[in-house]
Amino acid sequence: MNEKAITCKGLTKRFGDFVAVDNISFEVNTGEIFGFLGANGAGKTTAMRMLCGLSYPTSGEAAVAGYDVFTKQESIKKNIGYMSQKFSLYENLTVKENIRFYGGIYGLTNGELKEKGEGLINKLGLQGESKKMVGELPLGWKQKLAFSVAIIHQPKIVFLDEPTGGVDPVTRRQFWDLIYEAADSGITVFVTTHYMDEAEYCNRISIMVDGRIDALDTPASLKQRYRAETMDEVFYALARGAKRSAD
Ligand SMILES: Nc1ncnc2c1ncn2[C@@H]1O[C@H](COP(=O)(O)OP(=O)(O)OP(=O)(O)O)[C@@H](O)[C@H]1O
Repeated sequence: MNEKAITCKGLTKRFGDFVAVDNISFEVNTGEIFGFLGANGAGKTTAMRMLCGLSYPTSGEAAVAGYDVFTKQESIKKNIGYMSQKFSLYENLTVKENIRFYGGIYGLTNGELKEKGEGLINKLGLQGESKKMVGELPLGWKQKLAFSVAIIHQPKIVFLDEPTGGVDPVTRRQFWDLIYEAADSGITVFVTTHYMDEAEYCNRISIMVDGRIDALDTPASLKQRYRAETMDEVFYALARGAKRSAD
Protein backbone atom coordinates (compact mmCIF):
# COMPACT_ATOMS: atom_id res chain seq x y z
CA MET A 1 0.00 0.00 0.00
CA ASN A 2 1.17 3.52 -0.77
CA GLU A 3 2.04 5.14 2.56
CA LYS A 4 1.86 8.60 1.02
CA ALA A 5 -1.55 10.17 0.58
CA ILE A 6 -0.16 12.72 -1.87
CA THR A 7 3.11 12.88 -3.75
CA CYS A 8 4.01 15.59 -6.20
CA LYS A 9 7.20 16.44 -8.02
CA GLY A 10 7.88 19.47 -10.18
CA LEU A 11 4.15 20.16 -10.47
CA THR A 12 3.61 23.19 -12.69
CA LYS A 13 0.61 25.01 -14.13
CA ARG A 14 0.90 27.75 -16.72
CA PHE A 15 -1.85 29.97 -18.04
CA GLY A 16 -0.26 31.26 -21.25
CA ASP A 17 3.02 32.86 -20.21
CA PHE A 18 1.98 33.13 -16.58
CA VAL A 19 3.27 30.42 -14.23
CA ALA A 20 0.55 30.08 -11.57
CA VAL A 21 2.14 27.01 -9.89
CA ASP A 22 5.88 26.87 -10.32
CA ASN A 23 7.58 23.51 -9.99
CA ILE A 24 6.28 22.44 -6.56
CA SER A 25 7.32 19.17 -4.89
CA PHE A 26 6.09 17.72 -1.61
CA GLU A 27 4.59 14.65 0.00
CA VAL A 28 1.71 14.28 2.44
CA ASN A 29 1.69 11.28 4.77
CA THR A 30 -1.39 9.15 5.28
CA GLY A 31 -3.37 10.42 8.27
CA GLU A 32 -1.55 13.74 8.34
CA ILE A 33 -3.18 17.17 8.70
CA PHE A 34 -1.32 19.20 6.09
CA GLY A 35 -1.78 22.98 5.94
CA PHE A 36 -1.36 24.65 2.56
CA LEU A 37 -0.70 28.33 3.18
CA GLY A 38 0.06 31.26 0.94
CA ALA A 39 -0.97 34.85 0.34
CA ASN A 40 -3.82 35.69 -2.05
CA GLY A 41 -2.90 34.65 -5.58
CA ALA A 42 0.03 32.47 -4.45
CA GLY A 43 -1.35 29.50 -6.40
CA LYS A 44 -3.03 27.37 -3.71
CA THR A 45 -6.38 26.84 -5.41
CA THR A 46 -4.71 26.12 -8.75
CA ALA A 47 -2.50 23.49 -7.12
CA MET A 48 -5.41 21.99 -5.22
CA ARG A 49 -7.53 21.76 -8.38
CA MET A 50 -4.78 19.73 -10.06
CA LEU A 51 -4.55 17.40 -7.06
CA CYS A 52 -8.33 16.91 -6.99
CA GLY A 53 -8.34 15.81 -10.63
CA LEU A 54 -10.16 18.96 -11.78
CA SER A 55 -7.42 20.38 -14.00
CA TYR A 56 -4.40 18.97 -15.81
CA PRO A 57 -0.89 20.08 -14.82
CA THR A 58 1.24 21.64 -17.55
CA SER A 59 4.16 19.53 -16.38
CA GLY A 60 5.51 17.56 -13.44
CA GLU A 61 3.94 14.56 -11.77
CA ALA A 62 1.59 13.89 -8.87
CA ALA A 63 -0.38 11.05 -7.34
CA VAL A 64 -3.30 11.33 -4.94
CA ALA A 65 -4.35 8.23 -2.97
CA GLY A 66 -1.96 6.40 -5.27
CA TYR A 67 -3.69 7.59 -8.46
CA ASP A 68 -1.93 9.57 -11.17
CA VAL A 69 -3.34 13.07 -11.75
CA PHE A 70 -2.91 12.76 -15.52
CA THR A 71 -4.47 9.37 -16.12
CA LYS A 72 -6.68 8.53 -13.13
CA GLN A 73 -8.70 11.65 -12.45
CA GLU A 74 -11.95 9.70 -12.00
CA SER A 75 -10.37 7.35 -9.44
CA ILE A 76 -9.04 10.38 -7.56
CA LYS A 77 -12.52 11.94 -7.41
CA LYS A 78 -13.96 8.71 -5.97
CA ASN A 79 -11.35 8.63 -3.20
CA ILE A 80 -11.46 12.22 -2.00
CA GLY A 81 -13.83 14.63 -0.32
CA TYR A 82 -13.85 18.33 -1.13
CA MET A 83 -15.16 21.39 0.62
CA SER A 84 -14.66 25.06 -0.13
CA GLN A 85 -16.15 28.38 0.89
CA LYS A 86 -17.40 28.88 -2.64
CA PHE A 87 -18.69 25.41 -3.45
CA SER A 88 -20.71 23.95 -0.68
CA LEU A 89 -24.21 22.99 0.40
CA TYR A 90 -27.48 23.91 -1.31
CA GLU A 91 -28.99 26.76 0.69
CA ASN A 92 -32.53 26.03 -0.54
CA LEU A 93 -32.50 22.36 0.47
CA THR A 94 -33.00 21.22 4.05
CA VAL A 95 -30.22 19.77 6.18
CA LYS A 96 -31.58 16.27 5.57
CA GLU A 97 -31.99 16.81 1.83
CA ASN A 98 -28.41 18.03 1.50
CA ILE A 99 -27.12 14.97 3.33
CA ARG A 100 -29.19 12.70 1.11
CA PHE A 101 -28.11 14.53 -2.04
CA TYR A 102 -24.37 14.45 -1.35
CA GLY A 103 -24.44 10.98 0.14
CA GLY A 104 -26.17 9.83 -3.06
CA ILE A 105 -23.52 11.47 -5.25
CA TYR A 106 -20.82 9.77 -3.20
CA GLY A 107 -22.49 6.41 -3.85
CA LEU A 108 -23.98 5.58 -0.43
CA THR A 109 -26.87 3.09 -0.40
CA ASN A 110 -30.26 4.09 1.05
CA GLY A 111 -29.51 2.13 4.22
CA GLU A 112 -26.13 3.81 4.64
CA LEU A 113 -27.66 7.20 3.93
CA LYS A 114 -30.23 6.76 6.67
CA GLU A 115 -27.74 5.49 9.22
CA LYS A 116 -24.95 7.95 8.42
CA GLY A 117 -27.38 10.86 8.02
CA GLU A 118 -28.92 10.30 11.46
CA GLY A 119 -25.51 9.81 13.04
CA LEU A 120 -24.28 13.02 11.52
CA ILE A 121 -27.31 15.06 12.60
CA ASN A 122 -26.99 13.75 16.17
CA LYS A 123 -23.25 14.36 16.30
CA LEU A 124 -23.64 17.96 15.18
CA GLY A 125 -26.60 18.53 17.51
CA LEU A 126 -28.82 19.45 14.56
CA GLN A 127 -31.82 17.30 15.57
CA GLY A 128 -34.09 20.35 15.81
CA GLU A 129 -32.78 21.78 12.53
CA SER A 130 -32.88 18.78 10.21
CA LYS A 131 -35.95 20.06 8.34
CA LYS A 132 -34.70 23.65 8.12
CA MET A 133 -33.29 25.12 4.92
CA VAL A 134 -29.52 25.22 5.13
CA GLY A 135 -29.68 28.91 4.19
CA GLU A 136 -31.28 29.59 7.60
CA LEU A 137 -28.39 28.12 9.59
CA PRO A 138 -25.58 30.24 11.07
CA LEU A 139 -22.37 30.14 9.00
CA GLY A 140 -20.44 28.09 11.57
CA TRP A 141 -23.06 25.33 11.47
CA LYS A 142 -23.15 25.37 7.70
CA GLN A 143 -19.38 24.86 7.66
CA LYS A 144 -19.52 21.96 10.10
CA LEU A 145 -22.31 20.35 8.11
CA ALA A 146 -20.47 20.89 4.80
CA PHE A 147 -17.37 19.26 6.22
CA SER A 148 -19.32 16.30 7.62
CA VAL A 149 -21.02 15.81 4.28
CA ALA A 150 -17.67 16.00 2.43
CA ILE A 151 -16.44 13.00 4.44
CA ILE A 152 -19.70 11.06 4.65
CA HIS A 153 -18.25 8.40 2.30
CA GLN A 154 -15.08 8.05 4.46
CA PRO A 155 -12.71 9.21 1.69
CA LYS A 156 -8.96 8.62 1.91
CA ILE A 157 -8.24 12.33 1.69
CA VAL A 158 -10.32 15.44 2.23
CA PHE A 159 -9.39 18.75 0.57
CA LEU A 160 -10.57 21.85 2.41
CA ASP A 161 -10.23 25.24 0.70
CA GLU A 162 -10.51 27.96 3.35
CA PRO A 163 -13.23 26.02 5.18
CA THR A 164 -13.68 28.40 8.11
CA GLY A 165 -13.69 31.81 6.46
CA GLY A 166 -15.73 34.46 8.25
CA VAL A 167 -16.34 32.82 11.65
CA ASP A 168 -14.95 33.59 15.09
CA PRO A 169 -12.03 31.72 16.72
CA VAL A 170 -14.28 29.68 19.04
CA THR A 171 -16.36 28.39 16.13
CA ARG A 172 -13.17 27.72 14.16
CA ARG A 173 -11.83 25.71 17.10
CA GLN A 174 -15.01 23.60 17.14
CA PHE A 175 -14.59 23.00 13.42
CA TRP A 176 -11.05 21.82 14.08
CA ASP A 177 -12.33 19.27 16.59
CA LEU A 178 -14.16 17.69 13.65
CA ILE A 179 -10.96 17.78 11.57
CA TYR A 180 -9.02 15.99 14.34
CA GLU A 181 -11.75 13.39 14.62
CA ALA A 182 -11.62 12.77 10.86
CA ALA A 183 -7.82 12.47 10.97
CA ASP A 184 -8.10 10.01 13.87
CA SER A 185 -10.42 7.89 11.75
CA GLY A 186 -7.68 7.67 9.09
CA ILE A 187 -8.69 10.47 6.72
CA THR A 188 -5.78 12.59 5.49
CA VAL A 189 -6.58 16.30 5.65
CA PHE A 190 -5.24 18.85 3.15
CA VAL A 191 -6.38 22.33 4.18
CA THR A 192 -5.79 25.88 2.97
CA THR A 193 -6.29 28.72 5.39
CA HIS A 194 -5.47 32.36 5.97
CA TYR A 195 -5.82 32.00 9.74
CA MET A 196 -2.53 31.52 11.52
CA ASP A 197 -4.14 30.00 14.62
CA GLU A 198 -5.29 27.22 12.29
CA ALA A 199 -1.80 26.81 10.86
CA GLU A 200 -0.69 25.94 14.39
CA TYR A 201 -3.20 23.07 14.49
CA CYS A 202 -1.63 21.32 11.45
CA ASN A 203 0.99 18.56 11.70
CA ARG A 204 2.98 20.21 8.92
CA ILE A 205 2.45 23.21 6.73
CA SER A 206 3.79 24.51 3.46
CA ILE A 207 3.92 28.18 2.56
CA MET A 208 3.53 29.21 -1.07
CA VAL A 209 4.93 32.45 -2.41
CA ASP A 210 4.40 33.46 -6.06
CA GLY A 211 3.65 29.90 -7.19
CA ARG A 212 6.57 28.26 -5.35
CA ILE A 213 6.70 26.43 -2.02
CA ASP A 214 9.19 28.49 -0.02
CA ALA A 215 8.93 26.59 3.27
CA LEU A 216 7.58 23.26 4.47
CA ASP A 217 7.85 21.86 7.98
CA THR A 218 6.10 21.53 11.32
CA PRO A 219 4.88 24.81 12.84
CA ALA A 220 7.40 24.43 15.69
CA SER A 221 10.36 23.92 13.34
CA LEU A 222 9.35 26.84 11.15
CA LYS A 223 9.10 29.15 14.15
CA GLN A 224 12.53 28.03 15.27
CA ARG A 225 14.05 28.50 11.81
CA TYR A 226 12.64 32.01 11.39
CA ARG A 227 13.27 32.91 15.04
CA ALA A 228 9.59 33.74 15.32
CA GLU A 229 7.22 33.62 18.27
CA THR A 230 4.15 33.00 16.15
CA MET A 231 3.18 31.56 12.76
CA ASP A 232 2.04 35.06 11.84
CA GLU A 233 5.65 36.22 12.01
CA VAL A 234 6.85 33.23 9.96
CA PHE A 235 4.23 33.90 7.34
CA TYR A 236 5.06 37.58 7.18
CA ALA A 237 8.81 36.89 6.87
CA LEU A 238 8.15 34.68 3.85
CA ALA A 239 5.27 36.47 2.19
CA ARG A 240 6.45 40.08 2.47
CA GLY A 241 8.67 39.65 -0.60
CA ALA A 242 5.77 38.30 -2.70
CA LYS A 243 5.21 40.01 -6.03
CA ARG A 244 1.67 38.77 -6.53
CA SER A 245 -1.33 40.15 -4.73
CA ALA A 246 -5.04 39.45 -4.74
CA ASP A 247 -6.80 39.96 -8.10
N1 LIG B 1 -7.85 30.13 -15.30
C1 LIG B 1 -6.90 31.05 -15.06
N2 LIG B 1 -6.38 31.81 -16.07
C2 LIG B 1 -5.41 32.72 -15.84
N3 LIG B 1 -4.87 32.97 -14.62
C3 LIG B 1 -5.36 32.25 -13.59
C4 LIG B 1 -6.39 31.26 -13.75
N4 LIG B 1 -6.65 30.70 -12.53
C5 LIG B 1 -5.84 31.33 -11.64
N5 LIG B 1 -5.06 32.25 -12.28
C6 LIG B 1 -4.04 33.09 -11.66
O1 LIG B 1 -3.12 32.25 -10.99
C7 LIG B 1 -2.69 32.87 -9.78
C8 LIG B 1 -2.93 31.92 -8.63
O2 LIG B 1 -4.33 31.86 -8.36
P1 LIG B 1 -4.95 30.92 -7.23
O3 LIG B 1 -6.43 31.13 -7.26
O4 LIG B 1 -4.44 29.56 -7.40
O5 LIG B 1 -4.32 31.56 -5.92
P2 LIG B 1 -4.67 31.29 -4.38
O6 LIG B 1 -3.37 31.10 -3.70
O7 LIG B 1 -5.66 30.20 -4.30
O8 LIG B 1 -5.31 32.66 -3.95
P3 LIG B 1 -6.55 32.97 -2.92
O9 LIG B 1 -6.00 32.78 -1.55
O10 LIG B 1 -6.84 34.40 -3.23
O11 LIG B 1 -7.65 32.04 -3.28
C9 LIG B 1 -3.44 34.20 -9.66
O12 LIG B 1 -2.59 35.24 -10.11
C10 LIG B 1 -4.62 33.99 -10.58
O13 LIG B 1 -5.02 35.23 -11.15
